[in-house]
Amino acid sequence: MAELHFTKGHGTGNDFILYADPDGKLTLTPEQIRALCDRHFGIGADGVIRAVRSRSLPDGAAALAEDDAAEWFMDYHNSDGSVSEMCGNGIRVYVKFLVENGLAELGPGDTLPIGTRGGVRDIQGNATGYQVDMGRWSLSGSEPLVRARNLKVARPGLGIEVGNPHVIVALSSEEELESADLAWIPVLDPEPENGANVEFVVPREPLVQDGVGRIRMRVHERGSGETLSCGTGAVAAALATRHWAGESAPSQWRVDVPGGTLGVRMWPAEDGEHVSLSGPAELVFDGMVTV
Ligand SMILES: N[C@@H](CCC[C@H](N)C(=O)O)C(=O)O
Repeated sequence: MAELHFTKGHGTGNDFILYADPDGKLTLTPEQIRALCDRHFGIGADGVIRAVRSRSLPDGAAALAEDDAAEWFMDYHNSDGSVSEMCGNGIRVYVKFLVENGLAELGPGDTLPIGTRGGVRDIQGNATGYQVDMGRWSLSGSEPLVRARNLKVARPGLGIEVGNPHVIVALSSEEELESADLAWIPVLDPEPENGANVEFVVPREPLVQDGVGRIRMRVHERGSGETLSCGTGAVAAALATRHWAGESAPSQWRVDVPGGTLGVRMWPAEDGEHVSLSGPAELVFDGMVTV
C-alpha cells in the first residue's frame, strides 16, 4: 500500500488524475488506474498522467535522444489502464501541474519541451492557456468503414496519425451528430491494429468565418469511451476537414467540442508542415488516496 498525492485537472472537460513521481518509483498497475478513474467507486477521470523525469523511465530515453532538454515525460494512461502515445488536452494540464508545483518554469515567450511516447512536444503559454506544437502529422493510409450506434448508415472514415491514431468521420448534420450513441464503441472495418480514437465531425454554418474554419466534433476515445473533448482528436478532425475541403481551406480552425472550444493551426516549419493545438488547462483540486 502507498499514499498517492494527486491533483485533478481538466482541459475542456477532458479530465485527468495527475501525480508527481520524478524518480519513477510509483508505477500504477492497469487495475489501479481503472479503480482510480472509476466515476462511481474512484476519483473519476478519463486518464491518469504521471509526471516523471525522462531519465527515470525506459520510454524516456527516446525523448532525451530527440531533445536532451526534455527533462519531463508525460506518462499517460487511458481510464481502462492502457497506454497512449499522446494526449493533447492532457499535455497542457500536465505543464500547468509542473509549473504550479515548481517542477518546471515557463515564462512568457519560453518553450518547454515535454517527452511523450509520440515524440517530444514543445509547449508555450498564451493568453487563454497553452499552445502545443504537435509536430508532423500524417495520413495513416487507412479509410475504414465506421458504424456507430444510432447512425443509420456506415460511413467512410479517414485515418490520421498525430502521435496517436485517429479515424475521422464526416456526418451530414448537427442532428445526426447529436443522435450518435458514443457510449458504444464504434465498429471499424477493417479494425486498425492498435485501435483508434474515432471523431465525428460536422461543419459549422458557414464553414469559414473571418478566415477561420469551424467544425463541431464528438469523440469516442480509445481506452476511455466518449469524453467531453480530445485535443489530438480536434487536431486530427481539423486536418481531415481541411483535406476534404481542398486547397482553398484555411490553416486556422476552431473546433467546438462538448466541453468547450480548441484552436488548431497548421504552419510550415523547416522539416515540413506542423500543426499546433491551443486551449485552456485547469487544476481543480488536490487529494490523497491509498493505492
Ligand atoms: N484525450 C486525449 C487523448 C488520450 C489518448 C487516447 N485515448 C488514445 O488512446 O490515443 C487528447 O486530448 O488528445
